[in-house]
Amino acid sequence: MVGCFNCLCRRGNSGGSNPQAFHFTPPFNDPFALPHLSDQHNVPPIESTYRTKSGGNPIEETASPTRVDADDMRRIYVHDDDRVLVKIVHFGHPSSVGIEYDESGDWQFQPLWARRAGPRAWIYFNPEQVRAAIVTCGGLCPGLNDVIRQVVFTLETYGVKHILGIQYGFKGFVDKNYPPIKLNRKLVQTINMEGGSFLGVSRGCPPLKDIVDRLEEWNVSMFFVIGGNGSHAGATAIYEQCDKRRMKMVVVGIPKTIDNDIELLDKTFGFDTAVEEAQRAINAAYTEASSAYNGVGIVKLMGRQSGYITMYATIASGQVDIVLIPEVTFTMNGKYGVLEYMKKRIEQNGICVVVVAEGAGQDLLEGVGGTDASGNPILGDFGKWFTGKVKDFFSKAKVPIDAKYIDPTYMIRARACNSGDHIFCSILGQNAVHGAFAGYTNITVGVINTHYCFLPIPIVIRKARMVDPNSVMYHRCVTSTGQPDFNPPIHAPGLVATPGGLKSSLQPHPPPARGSRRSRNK
Ligand SMILES: Nc1ncnc2c1ncn2[C@@H]1O[C@H](COP(=O)(O)OP(=O)(O)O)[C@@H](O)[C@H]1O
Ligand SMILES: O=P(O)(O)OC[C@H]1O[C@](O)(COP(=O)(O)O)[C@@H](O)[C@@H]1O
Ligand SMILES: [Mg+2]
Repeated sequence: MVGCFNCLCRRGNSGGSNPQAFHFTPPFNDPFALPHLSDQHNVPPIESTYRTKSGGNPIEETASPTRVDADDMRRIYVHDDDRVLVKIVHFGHPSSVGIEYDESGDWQFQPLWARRAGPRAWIYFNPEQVRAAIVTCGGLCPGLNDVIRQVVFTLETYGVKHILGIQYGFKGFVDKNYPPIKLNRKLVQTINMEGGSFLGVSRGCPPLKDIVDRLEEWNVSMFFVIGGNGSHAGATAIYEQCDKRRMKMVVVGIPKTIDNDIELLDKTFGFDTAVEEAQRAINAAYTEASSAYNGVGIVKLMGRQSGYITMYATIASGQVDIVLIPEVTFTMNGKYGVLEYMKKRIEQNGICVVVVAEGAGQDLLEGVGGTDASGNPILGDFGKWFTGKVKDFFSKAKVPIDAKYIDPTYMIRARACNSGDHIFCSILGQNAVHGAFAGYTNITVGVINTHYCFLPIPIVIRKARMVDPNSVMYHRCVTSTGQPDFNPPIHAPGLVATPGGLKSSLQPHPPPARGSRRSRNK
């Protein structure tokens, strides 16, 4: 046993041997509290088998025992009382940009702390007895293979021997033609070179009971779900069922969403890669349009309800005249409409590049409805509809244009990820396994303010994150395009008419106190 620098307490009620130790006292009703295997089961912690140093020769078949001293241990483990501050800006005034209000209208929050991710010195599973299962669900996203690979590597580092890959999402629990695959380091060694998912993905879900029956039958003790909002909702439902059956199993999610629409997280894996690839499509549209007589380039990007890829790729490219996202309404026709503005751009510059998110302008399309196998709304094809409207408008206006429409969506999604995302996925995959060995369940892993955290799944799937049209980032985006508001002006409450036009009645904050502290305190 190595020292007692890392005490056994999970709830911060013991001092250990270090008088300087920080003991986190959770607030009443802590929204970031995590369910733990020991809440239901009598599971004594054991010393971690996770080591970052190998004492053996990797070429030898059987590595010699690892030599680790207390000093090494101190440096590789995260104490269970470590926390990450969720909101790091202290706002000085309610008029500050980016301010958020809670349900009661309060803007000065109590600090919220999320649990820091990472390996613990004490674990709640004997690796020899662990049977892990991994599934990837929903649509593709660059980096899925990196995460699968890293989960397998890290499980093996702890000493796990039984790892199952469930094929084609949740369907793989019931489809006899696609039984689980036994995974190991050798099998997954090179999968990160490719896009897609080595295990396959799907939408739609077999009955929950069948999934839980299979997990029980296969004696799974750690279940890793790599997926978006839908998959995490599924993961939580599976956790609840397993909990009712008192199964000794932990459920850990790894958020996959190319749309970057998960609450609280700095970003999700694959998003940077998607933006990079989307920017290439925009630049191609620009090249085509700038070489054509009255060239119009239209690019459709992914984003069912969140316009993040569209917004970021637009800023990254810098060659966009108009950006349309689901979060911002606009009119097509009339003095303030998109088409009149496009005409002006063509007349002035001979070129117009438009980038649209697939979920934009859905209120303008007819005959849309229904849901896909996962329950997601089926959208009308806004990109094609928009291109048709543009061609009609210019033809009626007798202005010749050369319009090119680019839909790179599946090319973007199928890509292997860039180097930043390769690294990001590795860290997420590792932390998912650390969370499982630490005994946490119904959790997901993500990065908040650049630090990796374990979070309760329900908190991240409350609602999809969307672009805030009042945010600094969206303002940066429309500053880059130079586009106007495509809505007729309205006399909203809070706006007052002045000789100079509509002005907000909200008073800016008073000038800050300046001068020496002594003169300020007089
Ligand atoms: N509310 C839910 N409860 C249980 N399972 C769900 C729920 N929503 C979606 N799922 C399942 O999760 C899987 C992935 O969902 P989907 O929305 O397609 O992708 P994503 O996980 O990327 O959001 C599907 O198999 C779907 O049936
Ligand atoms: O054509 P598919 O497979 O339904 O995927 C399209 C959808 O995938 C997404 O990129 C991401 O959706 P998921 O996170 O649910 O996989 C959406 O923006 C897009 O609408
Ligand atoms: Mg979804």
